[in-house]
Amino acid sequence: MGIPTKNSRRGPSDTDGQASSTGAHVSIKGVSVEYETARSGVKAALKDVSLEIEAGEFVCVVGTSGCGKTTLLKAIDGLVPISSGTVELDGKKVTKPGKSRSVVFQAASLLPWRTVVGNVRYGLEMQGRGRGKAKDDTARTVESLIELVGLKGFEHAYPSELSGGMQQRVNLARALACDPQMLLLDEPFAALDAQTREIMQGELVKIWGASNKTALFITHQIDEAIYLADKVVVMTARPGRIREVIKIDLPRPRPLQIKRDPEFVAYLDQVWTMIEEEGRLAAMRDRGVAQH
Ligand SMILES: Nc1ncnc2c1ncn2[C@@H]1O[C@H](COP(=O)(O)OP(=O)(O)OP(=O)(O)O)[C@@H](O)[C@H]1O
Repeated sequence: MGIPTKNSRRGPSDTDGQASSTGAHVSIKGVSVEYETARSGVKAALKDVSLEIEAGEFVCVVGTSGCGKTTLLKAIDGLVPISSGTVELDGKKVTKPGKSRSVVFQAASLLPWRTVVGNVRYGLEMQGRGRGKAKDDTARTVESLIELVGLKGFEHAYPSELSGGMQQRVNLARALACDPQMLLLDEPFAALDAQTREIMQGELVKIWGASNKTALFITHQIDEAIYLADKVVVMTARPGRIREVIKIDLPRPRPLQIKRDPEFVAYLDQVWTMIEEEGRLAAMRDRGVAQH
């Protein structure tokens, strides 16, 4: 699928002109991951997963609990050893975590003794930036990211003074500060209340649209997946395989009210039906009734 340019599909960006890495093309071919524990021996978490993610694309991954969504994210980040297959970013094989990817987890994991600015700067400092000649550039980057995530005015607040949604905004800004080609987001809004979550979904799409990054977003919330994604990947129950990749043909920008449109509801039904079926198959398999 060709990725439309920022202006053709995502709407205007308030950060046009800001230099940033473009999104990476991700090629996942026949990836399997196994875990070994003393209690249960070797267990397959992912089996023969193949998926192409275009540069700048927003992909959401859904599936029953324990089907291997986080494992897939970790495989793309190079955080888990792959037993077979390959993950490539722009043709380069991933073997370990690297600067081209930033991960945002459910818990904001901010440093409590650092302000918003200090937390956003942290990733840059870890890369040895923010000192010497680069200091001014870093300060500008941090300032514009804080503005991008809607936290202007809170630069000197500490995490304990921020709401959960605001903390996740800082987390996002921190992930973006390293200017990765890809954002890996593992249920980043799961701990937020329903209303804040909806607001953050809208904000994330704007931030993504302005940043050119490729995004992989894991969620249990089907409406969230459809609202955010260019395509939704539905996984089978464990061991996770790709059951279906559904292209979400809804225009952007997407107002939150789009969730009430018949087309949106039809996507919801389609994905729900698959997940329910996977849940049933997994339950039957666990009872030894079916092989899956
Ligand atoms: N470090 C580990 N050691 C052993 N088994 C693991 C490990 N991490 C995950 N697993 C197992 O691998 C399978 C996939 O786990 P994973 O966390 O990827 O699933 P998930 O789809 O993200 O789950 P959830 O939706 O509940 O967050 C599960 O059966 C889990 O118990």
